[in-house]
This record gives sequence, structure tokens and C-alpha cells, in this order.
Amino acid sequence: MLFMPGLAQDPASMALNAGLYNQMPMGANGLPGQAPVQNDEALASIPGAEMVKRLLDQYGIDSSMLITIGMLLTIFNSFTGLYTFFLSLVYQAMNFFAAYFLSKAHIRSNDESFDYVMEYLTRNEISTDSRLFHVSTQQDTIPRKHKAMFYDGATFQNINRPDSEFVQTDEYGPKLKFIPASAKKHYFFFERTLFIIERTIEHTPTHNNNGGARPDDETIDIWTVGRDPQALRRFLSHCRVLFMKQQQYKTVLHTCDTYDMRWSASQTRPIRSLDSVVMTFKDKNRLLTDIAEYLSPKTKAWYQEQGLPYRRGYLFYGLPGTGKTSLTTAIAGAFNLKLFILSLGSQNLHDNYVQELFMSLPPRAIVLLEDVDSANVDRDYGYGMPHDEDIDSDDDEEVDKVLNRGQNNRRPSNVSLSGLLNAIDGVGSAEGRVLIMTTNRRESLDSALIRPGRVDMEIEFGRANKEVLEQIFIQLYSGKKQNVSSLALEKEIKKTEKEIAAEATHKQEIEELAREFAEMVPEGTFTPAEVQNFLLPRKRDPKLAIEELPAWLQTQLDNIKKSEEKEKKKRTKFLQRRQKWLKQRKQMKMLSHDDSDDEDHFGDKKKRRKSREFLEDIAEEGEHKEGEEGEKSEGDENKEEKMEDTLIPEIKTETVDGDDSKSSKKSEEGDWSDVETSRPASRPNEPDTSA
Ligand SMILES: Nc1ncnc2c1ncn2[C@@H]1O[C@H](COP(=O)(O)OP(=O)(O)OP(=O)(O)O)[C@@H](O)[C@H]1O
Repeated sequence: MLFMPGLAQDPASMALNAGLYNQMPMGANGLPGQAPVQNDEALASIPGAEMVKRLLDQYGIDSSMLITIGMLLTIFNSFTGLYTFFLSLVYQAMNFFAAYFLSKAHIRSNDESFDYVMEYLTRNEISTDSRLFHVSTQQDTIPRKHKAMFYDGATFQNINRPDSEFVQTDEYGPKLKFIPASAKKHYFFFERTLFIIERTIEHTPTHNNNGGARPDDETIDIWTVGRDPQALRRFLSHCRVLFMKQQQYKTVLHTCDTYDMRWSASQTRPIRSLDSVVMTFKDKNRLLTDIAEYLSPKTKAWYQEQGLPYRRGYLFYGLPGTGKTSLTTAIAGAFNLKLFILSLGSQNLHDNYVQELFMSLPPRAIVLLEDVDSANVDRDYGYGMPHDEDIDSDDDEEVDKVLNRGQNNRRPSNVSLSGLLNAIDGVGSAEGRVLIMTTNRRESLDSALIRPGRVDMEIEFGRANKEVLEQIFIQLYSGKKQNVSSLALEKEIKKTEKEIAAEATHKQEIEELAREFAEMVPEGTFTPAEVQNFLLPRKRDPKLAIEELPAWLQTQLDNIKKSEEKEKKKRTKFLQRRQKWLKQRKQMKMLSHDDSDDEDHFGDKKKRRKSREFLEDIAEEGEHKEGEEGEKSEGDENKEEKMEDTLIPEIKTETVDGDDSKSSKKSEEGDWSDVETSRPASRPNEPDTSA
């Protein structure tokens, strides 16, 4: 009754309500019952209510509605309070339950086990049918069947690996990958046990002090019912096995995370077979036998018995594009080792980080220090600055070494030689790893870095000889697949005699063509990458490759000749500059001879500044000259040669007068012509005119 409409002001309303009005209990004053009076009183007790009432009355709205709304709100509020109270009770009960009846595992994204669980969740499409899930196309293609190469110490064996359980691609490419959403609990059963899983993303500042970008951290919490954590452990072990099985088909590349300077798995690649890296059998066999021997459990035990640090180091040196990196990745795949790649040139990298990185390596791993010379790691400076005494040295080779180092135009490394050496074989350095350092300039490496114990075997990668040329050709045209699919294997089994005979004839033909090819290409002239570069556009037609080879060779050899001439000129100029500089230096020394105090206090600095200036001069001149050379006509080149002819005798005379160094002796004898003019380490890729 309280919610009845109140007294109507207009006659129409009064007439409408008359029936009800008459039924109301009558008061002593003959007016209808007390309820309206109570309403008014109740309203009057609310501050400001009178004013609102008057306002509502003015617009013909029943003011008793306020009471109704107020009461509804009160009831709603009580319900909310009750609900909150109930929730907190449930929460407490859950906490209690979780503490005493659930087992829980907490995993952070910087640990590999995180990947195990994620792999399980995505493969089993856990909760991806819920309304909230994440989608990604970032995944690797896994071959259906993988045939991997294993080296048993004597032969390369093909071990046929089982089919991958999950094919993640279809004929259109990588399939979509569904990931359970974060900040949400997902439920699933494993071995008939209920599991609850929750991903949490922790947003972190995007940059660290080093300027490195940081990905968000993630955690996974997994609960299972029961005080016994065995189910949880079994689940995690299952995830691990699943993950490892999948990784068998791939080489996992780890690089240094620029934010927190830790290893992080950055890429996975299909295993590269050892057969695909062409090199002389002798070198390959020597290297693989050594690695296989080192990795055998017996060897490990032997090292431990002898109290020797269980480590092995290799140096791969030679021209770019000769297969140093390719062989390293193939070794990682063949011996099932994780690959950790570190570039010392990174500006964020300091001694202590390198040491920590080496300390945190897992036992069966390859660390690849690529282009170790590029880091400019130097004994005293760590920053690639030349030694003064080297610049001043009489030994041409020593000077070249230093100048080459200064001229490589790379930013100096922040890693000192002693820091690197400590990392490689310091007390805390991880054992069981294989260290592979690669360089294009072995001569510029500090001898301490490559002394036996740190580098146990060196392999030179050179230009292709007959054996390598033949192998590259056969490998490309024989049609032999490196990763054999199950389909191909089936076909292999079902081959008819006719097909087998045709294959044998084809193989014979290819081998003959390969011999012809190797005969035509001059030995030691091209890197394997250059040869591949020629063959790849003609990969479907070996005969066409042989036909077009002479024209390609002609172009390439002409280019080589030109670049050798250019190099020779550059070197002549360089030697002239050096003589001038030596002479100036000698004069400076003579001038400062009396001023011994100055020499004591500032001599070192001066020397170093001069060395730097000299290097800058040389570098500037090189750039300037190269720029000019691009524009020069043949006539200009001839002019320049004449100028050089006149310039050299002049400098020779100066040098003979002023310096008795070995180099000036050479000048005196007019012996500059015999200065070795090595071919440049790399040539620009020449356009393939014959293609
Ligand atoms: N010996 C080789 N056998 C097979 N392929 C090779 C060989 N050498 C080079 N290649 C091919 O040439 C390319 C470059 O090779 P890779 O990166 O291994 O050379 P690298 O010696 O490590 O060069 P860099 O010194 O510049 O790092 C790759 O595509 C590789 O397949």
C-alpha cells in the first residue's frame, strides 16, 4: 500500500482514484488513514526532500516515488554487501583450499620450461575454444619426416626420425596458432586430473639503461587438485618431452637479450645437414671426429678424472662465404647441440656480461663467436686502438696488422681481451661446451686468444679446389634431398627397376659433368658461395651451366684482375704515406729530444694522438681515393700512375736520408714492387652477365 500513487491534485485523478481512496481506513479527522501522513513525515525528515517534493508536485509527479526508489536502493545495497561478503568468503575458502588441497607450479617466461608449457597449451588447443584467446602466425614449419645426419666417428649416418606429431603448415603456409588468453583461468584435464592454468603478463618498462628493448615478462601458474605434486610434475615432464621431441627437428639459436644480457632462444631452424656443407673430406673428417670424440661420455669422464676443464675450442678462419657459419649450424644439428651466438661488437656488451653469459651456458652447447676480429678486442685497450710501438715498428707486417685493425671502420668493442679470455676459460666458465670462433682475418687476432687450450683446432676455409667444385656441382644437380620426407621415402621404396636404372645413369652423367666443371674453373679462385651464386640460377639445367661457364669465368676473371690492380695501387699509396709519417715522426722525436720533461708527461698522449691522426688520414685518403676512382676515366688512371712514378723516387730519397728502418732500406733498394698485393678479402658481387 505504501507504494500507491499519492493524492492527486487534479479532479480527473481524484475521480480515477476515488474507488481506492474510499477503501482506505478512515482516521479520526474523517480523512483517509495515516499512511500519507507517514510518507510526508518520512520525507520531511530527509533534508532537502521538501524542496524536491514541491518540484515534483509542480510537474505532476508523485513524490512518494522517492521513498520507493530509496527503499529499492537500500535493498540493492544490502544485496551488494551480501554479495561482496559472500565473495570474500569464497575467496578465503579458495585460498584455504589452495593452500591445503592444491599443488601449484609457478613458471617465469625467462625459463625454458615456460616454452614447454606453452607448447602443450597451443598444441592441445587448451581453452582456445573459450571466448577469449590469442592468435598468432609466428611458428616454424616442421617437416613431416626428417632425416638427420649423425656422425658416429667414422661415417655419416642417416637416422630416420619419426614423423612429427603435429604438422603446423598446410598447402597455403603456416597455420594459425591459438594461444590461451592471459589474465584468465583455463581448465583442462591431463591424465584424468583437473588442471587450472593462468597466464599473467607483467608489463615492464620498455627500455633499460643500455637502451635495449625489453619484451613483457610473463608467468604461468598451474594448479592441480591434491596435496601430492606428482601429477603436476608428470604434467611438466610430459610438456618437456613434447617440446624436446619437437626441437629434435630443429636447431635452436640463442642470442643475447639486449635488455637483461641473458641468453634467449631467438630462432629455430630446420637442421642443416652436414652433407650440405661442402669442404675437403680430410678437414671435415678431422673436425667431426674430434667433436664426436670430445662429446662422448667417456671423454667427459676422462677429463674429470684428469682434473682438466672439460672444454673444447675451434677456430674457423678464411674468406667470407666459405661456409664457416654454415658448418657451425650443421654441427649443432648433427650433434644435437644448442647454438648460442654472440657478437662481441655489440655496444651493450661488457666484460662482466660476457663472463656471465659464458657461465650460464648449458652443458651441451656450441658458442659461436662470429667474426671475432671485428670486435677489435685488444690486449691493452679493448677498444681497437693501435699500439704506438706497432705503428712505429720496423716490421711491415706488424704495422699492417695494426693499421688494418684501425681501418676496419667498426665501432670498437667494449670487451677487453682479458675479459674475453676470462670468460672463455675462467674459473666460472661453463664446462661441456664447444667454442667456435670465426674470423676473416686470423692474422689480426691476439695470439693469447688462439693459443692451444683455448683453440684446440684450426680449420681454414678457402676458395674452392677441384674436390670442392665437384662436390658443389654434384650436390646441386644430383637431386639428393637433405631433409627426406616420408613421402619421398615411400617413393624410394616403390621405385621400379627402370626408375632405378634411370637414376643411376643420371648420377653418372652428373658426376661426369661435375668433373668437367671442376676442370674448367681455375682452382683456388672462387669461394663456394661465389660458385653457388653462378650455379643457382641454372639449377635445373647442368648442361646449360657448363655452356655458360666460359662467359661467366671471363667476366669474373676480368673483375678480379681489375680489383687486384686497384688494391695494388692502394697499397703503394699507403706505403708512401707511411714513410712520410715515419719521417715526420722521427723529426718530432728529434725536436722533443731536449724537452725531456714534456716527453715524460705528455709523450705518451702525443704519441697516441699522432697514431690516431695517422689512421684517420689514411682512412680519409682511402675514402677520398675510392670516391675519385669511381669517377676516373682510363686516361686519368694513366696520369695517376705517372704521378706515382714520379712521387715514389722523391719519397725514397727522403726516406733514405732520414730513416734507417727496414722499410726505408727496401725503398733504397727500389724494392717496392715486390710488396705482396693480396687479393681483397671480398669482391663486390659482379653482375652475372651470362645469366
Ligand atoms: N662450403 C660451403 N658449402 C656449402 N655452402 C656454402 C659453403 N660456403 C658458403 N656456402 C653458402 O654461402 C652462403 C654463406 O655461407 P656462410 O655464411 O657459411 O659463410 P661464412 O664463411 O660464415 O661467411 P662470413 O665469414 O661472411 O660469415 C651460405 O648460403 C652457404 O650456404
